[in-house]
Amino acid sequence: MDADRLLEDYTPGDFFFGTSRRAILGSGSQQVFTGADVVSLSEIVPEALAGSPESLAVGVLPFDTAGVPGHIIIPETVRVAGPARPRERKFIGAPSAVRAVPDPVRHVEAVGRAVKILRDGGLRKVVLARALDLEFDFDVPGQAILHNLATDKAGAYTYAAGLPNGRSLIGATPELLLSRVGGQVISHPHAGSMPRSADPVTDRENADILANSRKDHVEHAILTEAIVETLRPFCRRLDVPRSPSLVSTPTMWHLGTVVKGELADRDVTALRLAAALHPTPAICGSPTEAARQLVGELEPFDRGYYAGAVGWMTPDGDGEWAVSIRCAEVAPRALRLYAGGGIVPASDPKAELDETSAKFQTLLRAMGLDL
Ligand SMILES: C=C(O[C@@H]1C=C(C(=O)O)C=C[C@H]1O)C(=O)O
Repeated sequence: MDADRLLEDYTPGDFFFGTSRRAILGSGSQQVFTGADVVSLSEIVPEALAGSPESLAVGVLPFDTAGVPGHIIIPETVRVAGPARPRERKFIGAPSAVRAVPDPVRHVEAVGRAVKILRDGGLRKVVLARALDLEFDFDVPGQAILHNLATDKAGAYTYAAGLPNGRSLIGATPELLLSRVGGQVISHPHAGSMPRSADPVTDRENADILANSRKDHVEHAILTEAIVETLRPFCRRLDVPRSPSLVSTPTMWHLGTVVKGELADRDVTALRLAAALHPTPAICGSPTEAARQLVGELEPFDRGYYAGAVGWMTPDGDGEWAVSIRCAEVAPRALRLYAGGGIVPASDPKAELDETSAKFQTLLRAMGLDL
């Protein structure tokens, strides 16, 4: 079976997770775990899974559990297939209204304030996001958006997850928070960005600018350092490349570092490790608490499950958890798209606005929209 069948069968509320290796579709729910304490969730879920060795736990962690809880379910049925292949893009239709939250001028101002705070010292990095609200006169075809993201390989991890509020989070992220297979763990943090270009010369130039940008390397180093610091106590060996590599999606260039580790204790599950790592400086900042507080002060919305984690886990603790970015929260007739960027003292507010516009393209492109 390939992913086509699973993508056809997806209905809102289901869980879908597709990579270059496989696609997973989880439907219905045998058990639901909702909780603000993500670490205890990561301890309860494996106990429940022990009773259903054939099943998986799937779900989402929010950016900040102060606003919304972690939401993990054991689906009634789980189907696994091969990876999605290129297919013709499905038609979505245009929105009747589009609104930026905050408006672009306010976002530039917020980034300017963050830059000032960072330059005054205390904080090393903060990630600021903005949203795009789209309204429709018809029911939004979440299935078609997911199909387009998966078959276009819009990101290494295409996902959809039902949320406690009845909506769905749908997206395609390039960023792996954590995978565990037996004793081997991998994290692939991303920080540092430039847009792709349809013109090959500009595209290459953008990649070269990113590869040589001191600001982006600083931003990236803060992230990798935090990932390594968190994983180190869990691992008996950690393999960390000395410098990041260029990675790409159809819409963005990034700096990425593949961190590989060997667990000291095989009882530590993928979800437990994801809970320990989240929120990383890729989507929050450094130091974590001060950055989280500044995000709350400067962003005029709750992130919900954007900039959280999405993934799955087997009863023996293996699994994959991706950073839930390049996504939209999908309601019956409305969508909220999110995009953010890391701010360091050397950041330029206007360039940060452009970066978020470029990051919206993952979803807009999947919807056939040119906004
Ligand atoms: C926060 C987002 O992306 C993150 C921020 C990045 C950056 O600031 O360079 C790069 C990749 C992601 O870790 C997003 O896409 O919304």
